[in-house]
Amino acid sequence: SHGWGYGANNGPEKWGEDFPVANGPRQSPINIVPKEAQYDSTLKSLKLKYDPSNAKGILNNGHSFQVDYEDDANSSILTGGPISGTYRLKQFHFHWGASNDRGSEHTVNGIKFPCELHLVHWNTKYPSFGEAASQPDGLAVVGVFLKIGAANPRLQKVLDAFDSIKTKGKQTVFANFDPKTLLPGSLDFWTYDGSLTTPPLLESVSWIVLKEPISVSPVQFGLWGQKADQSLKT
Ligand SMILES: NS(=O)(=O)c1c(F)cccc1F
Ligand SMILES: [Zn+2]
Repeated sequence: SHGWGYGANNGPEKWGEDFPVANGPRQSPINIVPKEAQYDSTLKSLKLKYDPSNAKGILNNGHSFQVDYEDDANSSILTGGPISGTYRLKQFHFHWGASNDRGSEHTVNGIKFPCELHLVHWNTKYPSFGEAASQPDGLAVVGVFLKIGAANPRLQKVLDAFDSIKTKGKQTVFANFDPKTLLPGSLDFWTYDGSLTTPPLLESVSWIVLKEPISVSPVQFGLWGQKADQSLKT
């Protein structure tokens, strides 16, 4: 079938035809308006503990680049923040656009960043990611904005891997990587209950969007665009 994407005929405006939850009450992404956010003193600080040896591979799934992690033990986990219990890291991936004035999914005061990193975790009260993904408290995704600025050496290993997975469906080994190195200095966050931002758009995500962006240099990000099949994003 034609399958969902980001084109005129299969893009976000059409996703509701195959995925009616697109018209649901807790759809992501949203525009974050910091002045309207309420401070919640009951929220805990975020705790991320990742084991670099859990990194398995990097895949071009036709919509993004995704780095997959071993998730059969509590070795790479997220706790604290708005969630209760323990959520395991499953994968991280990126969203970007064809130009630097767009690309991120969430916006802040209506502003799009050139890229957004998502670290995807699932609630260990469920037996698997697949099971958790259909539960209202099943997933917790940490979102990190990328802005164009200083070169980011910690991203380089990921960017270098793009070379060998230029087409949809390609994957390659990606070992020994701690995604905590990608996070900004501050773990201050906004949080809300939302959904997957692409089909199947399941309303199972506790979103944890970090306030501080990380940087990527124009050269680093330029290569990104060339390496990724531009049909990935408009
Ligand atoms: N982008 S996102 O993080 O909400 C996301 C996932 F984590 C997994 C599947 C689809 C999807 F859209
Ligand atoms: Zn995502």
